[in-house]
Amino acid sequence: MNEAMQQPVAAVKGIGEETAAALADIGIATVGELLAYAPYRYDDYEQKDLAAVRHEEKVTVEGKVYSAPLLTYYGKKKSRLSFRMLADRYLITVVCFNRPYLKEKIALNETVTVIGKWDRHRQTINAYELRFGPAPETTGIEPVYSVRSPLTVKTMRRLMKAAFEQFGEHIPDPLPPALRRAYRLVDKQEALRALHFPRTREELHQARRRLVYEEFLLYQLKMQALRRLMRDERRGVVHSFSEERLSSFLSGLPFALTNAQRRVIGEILADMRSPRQMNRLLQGDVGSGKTVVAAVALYAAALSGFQGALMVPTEILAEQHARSLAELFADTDVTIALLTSSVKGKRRKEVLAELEEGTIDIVVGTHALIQEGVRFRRLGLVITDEQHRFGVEQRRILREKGHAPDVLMMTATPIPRTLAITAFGDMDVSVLDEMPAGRKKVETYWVKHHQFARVLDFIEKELRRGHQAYVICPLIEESDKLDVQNAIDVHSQLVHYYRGKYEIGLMHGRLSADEKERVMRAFSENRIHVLVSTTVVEVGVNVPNATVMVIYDAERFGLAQLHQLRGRVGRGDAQSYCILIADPKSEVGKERMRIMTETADGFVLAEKDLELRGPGDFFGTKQSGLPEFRYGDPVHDYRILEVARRDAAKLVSSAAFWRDEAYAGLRAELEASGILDGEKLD
Ligand SMILES: Nc1ncnc2c1ncn2[C@@H]1O[C@H](COP(=O)(O)OP(=O)(O)OP(=O)(O)O)[C@@H](O)[C@H]1O
Repeated sequence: MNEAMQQPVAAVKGIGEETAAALADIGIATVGELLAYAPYRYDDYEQKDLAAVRHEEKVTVEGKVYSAPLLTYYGKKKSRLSFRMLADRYLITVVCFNRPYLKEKIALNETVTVIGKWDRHRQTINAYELRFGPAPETTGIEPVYSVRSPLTVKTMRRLMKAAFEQFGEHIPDPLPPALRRAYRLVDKQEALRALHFPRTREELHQARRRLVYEEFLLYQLKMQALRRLMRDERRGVVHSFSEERLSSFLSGLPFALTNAQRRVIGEILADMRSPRQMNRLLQGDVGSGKTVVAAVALYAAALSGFQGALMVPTEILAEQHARSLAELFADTDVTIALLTSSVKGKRRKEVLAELEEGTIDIVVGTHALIQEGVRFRRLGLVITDEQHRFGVEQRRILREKGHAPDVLMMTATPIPRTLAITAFGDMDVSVLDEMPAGRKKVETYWVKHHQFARVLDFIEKELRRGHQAYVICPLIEESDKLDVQNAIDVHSQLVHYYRGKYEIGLMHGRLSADEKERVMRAFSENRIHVLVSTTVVEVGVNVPNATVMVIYDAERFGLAQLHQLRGRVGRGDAQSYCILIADPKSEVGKERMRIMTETADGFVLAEKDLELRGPGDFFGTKQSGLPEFRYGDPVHDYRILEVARRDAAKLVSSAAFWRDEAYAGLRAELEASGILDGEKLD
């Protein structure tokens, strides 16, 4: 990064205080960050033959006005303007709603360009946009950025233009020319130009190829550098514990372990006994019983005289895990503490002091665990749950709080093994591929929105049996505020419906940590019968008495996410149900709902999810469970990831990389990431 790129966005002409603040809101503070901000899709204004356009597809059509426009009003302010247009050899109708002023401008025989939705049956375009004159020839492709108000996509396009004009020449290229040549990659300046102002699809493709490679290479360089540092640390922790006490703990569990749990526990304990540092990924489908596996490992660490840390992505989960560990360890002398950002004041001081003294054996927490001031006496084992929410850097910090502690990462996201190894570095993988006995398949139904009343009756039947239900609220893209409002609305609807009979709880991200904890506790103790929630309950929540999961607007979720949500029920012996409420318009949307009703296996769903992704979401594809990238998708761009990994390994172990000027750009990026922390690898 050079100085130009590090200037605050306000350095761009036309960006005032307000715009700068709005940009900061979406994580853009510097010129470099602005220029790196990728569109999540592109609108293609390329013209197509109407015969080839599908029903309801967006089109751009240029043609001549063939009939005088007809304007009709209905209601107070609503109007409909229509005219006939001759486009190539087709005579079609154009309709514009609520733009009466256009009437004066539309003249017979004039050339106009219409952008809108094609109604194939009526041979009509419902126009979003009407441009006078022929379609622009320069480019048919316009970037669409994800923005939050007061920013608009239009403003973003303007800002990009201004930023590029002013700073385009100063965009540094961290890739050495030799590498660029080897893969025929465009330079960085050209890549960003084409990212924001593409003239053709091919340009866009080349830009993307280049940006994805750079991104993956940097990621892999970080991983490989980190690995070398780890290898240099002489030895990992050797855990030695009493097998007898461990077995008596296992036999005291409230259930018999599955064979898969036994096998995986064996693998983990073997790693822990050995002087080699454990670096293991534990994959298990939702509800496969990962928590107890973590508990056994933590217990083994405690028996060996070490401390263990369990790090999870949300406070709700931290509290839940702390609670269930406390239950599991009730008959032992293991001490457990909770450390999240809502543990404050005196209590916090106590926990910190006890961690440092070593009187706490196991600590469960969120990001708060990796803050400064948290010190351990003998940290021997670190377990992270849903590790994708933690970056490489955060893992490094936690690791360094001990002396090369063993590391176990748990995830419920099914990731093909080879991909996991590549994406997370060379770690060992364990898989829990068996569900606890007695589990019944969650019956999944797909209903339409207008059937909601029946859904409410269905829920009531389950409530009468003493069971509980979740209702996940409509999801509004990019707007946390509206999500919360939706949850509040659905909540009051349900309160009204079940008045006097059942307790309805409400959970969303804007509640304070205390409130969340209170609601969650009430739900898990069955004092709340129906929990209305935004997707904050997505991961890990465990209330076995809940048997119904209702998901509003299910078509807006990815299959993997739906599977996660569905995994909140079916965690006990009772038959459970998942009800997807969705009116998907597209065939793919309908297919996705059907697949959910038919498939219970997370791995199968993950594969289907991939298959069903059209080329439409070009940049937007984010495969949950893998590290999040700005440009690349580790699944789609797997081959680039492989190449980048090989190149990174070669670079890190070559003297030239650490010395030559050609690599200064890459080294600077590596240093900026804080991975090396002043340490030199040579
Ligand atoms: N071998 C077993 N037999 C019966 N019940 C089990 C067994 N192992 C775990 N359970 C129970 O199954 C439920 C789910 O386990 P757990 O919460 O560990 O799942 P998980 O793998 O973490 O799932 P998720 O990813 O959905 O959080 C818990 O209520 C747990 O007590």
